[in-house]
Amino acid sequence: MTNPIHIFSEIGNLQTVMLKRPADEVQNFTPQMMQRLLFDDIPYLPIAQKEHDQFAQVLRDNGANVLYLEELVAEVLNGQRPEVKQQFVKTILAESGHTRGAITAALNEFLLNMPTDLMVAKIMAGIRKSELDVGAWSLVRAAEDEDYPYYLDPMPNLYFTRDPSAFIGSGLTINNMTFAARKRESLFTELVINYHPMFAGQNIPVWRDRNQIGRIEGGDELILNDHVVAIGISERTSAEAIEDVARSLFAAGQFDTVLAISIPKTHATMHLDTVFTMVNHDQFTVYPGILDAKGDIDTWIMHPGDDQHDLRVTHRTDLKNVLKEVLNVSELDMIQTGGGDPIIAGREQWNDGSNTLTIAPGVVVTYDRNFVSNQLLIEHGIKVLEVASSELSRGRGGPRCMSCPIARADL
Ligand SMILES: NC(=[NH2+])NCCC[C@H](N)C(=O)O
Repeated sequence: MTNPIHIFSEIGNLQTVMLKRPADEVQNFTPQMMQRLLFDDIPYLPIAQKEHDQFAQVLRDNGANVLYLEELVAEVLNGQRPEVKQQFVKTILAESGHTRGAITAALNEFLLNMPTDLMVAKIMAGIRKSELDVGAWSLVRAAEDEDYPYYLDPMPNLYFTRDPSAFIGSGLTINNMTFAARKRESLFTELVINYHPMFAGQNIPVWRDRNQIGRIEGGDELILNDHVVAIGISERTSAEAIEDVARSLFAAGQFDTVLAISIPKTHATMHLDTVFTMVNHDQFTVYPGILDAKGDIDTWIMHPGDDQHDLRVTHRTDLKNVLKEVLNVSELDMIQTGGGDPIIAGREQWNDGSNTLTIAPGVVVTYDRNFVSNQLLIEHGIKVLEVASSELSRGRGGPRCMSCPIARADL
């Protein structure tokens, strides 16, 4: 086997991509839990799955090999080494707040007695207190947070596979996520990279792992070409983490430019890819709300440094010119979400109108509901493949968020 990871652009033909089919985790919560779980509504699961299957089929029909996170995880845990499974369950329980005592022991036994694929689904879907027999003697169970229904919270955001890790060049970042609702998600990627036969033993570079302080999420990590990466400074990604990634990419001699772009720190604009994506060699989508009245936005260009400073950093605000320079193109087409109309732009950005997944230069997958932005893309010469989005969009993520590319063809 050779290293299967190859991501040197945002737009090269999509060859291998990892998805997660939405399952019980997207319906195992109440309105009271919604905000904490980073959802704005509760999807109707059968339709969400149908929409997701259609999304996967569009990717396959266009030449991509679609892998499912839940299957990769189950393949690892079904593998030769039982201690890997035991250790994984121990870690998941610990990161869910269960490190010792009767409840931890009962959870451990409950999970390890299940067939592996059901166990994986269960960990993702959450474990209700009512599912477990801990025995009447647990004071913790009787007295602590008695009314809260879960021992393990569901992980509804798992179908946004973009965020817990990001494949860059021939390696990846395994991300320290911002909110408790998503922190455990990157344990799955870590497991797959360390133990799945597709990746194990191949010295895959991890540019930054989940144990580092300073948060980062894949929705902020955009690979513009084989020497430029753009990373959002956002609600989810700290400047500190961006410096770390820049240092390790530069040290490995992969990529020589990292753009740090500062976007509003709000739920609607949580990641750079909710407001800015690359759709062709010289075309981007952009949500005008991120630019100030003069059309400016804080951007820092980072290059490898010299003997005194390991990074060379320049501050700019004219993003369009910066992109032209680093991408070495004379003209750049910035296509505005919603055509610039403030009502339509706001509405379509909220439903991920800027969150296009580019599967070949000038070919994108988008949500059908963003009909104004989609029409505009078509008018700008982009081929738009629409997928149904009534339920999937309730989790506040679009086609780019729902996909984690592992390999793309070179341009
Ligand atoms: N790459 C993205 N834009 N992902 C969107 C993730 C949405 C998810 N509900 C969250 O808040 O984390």
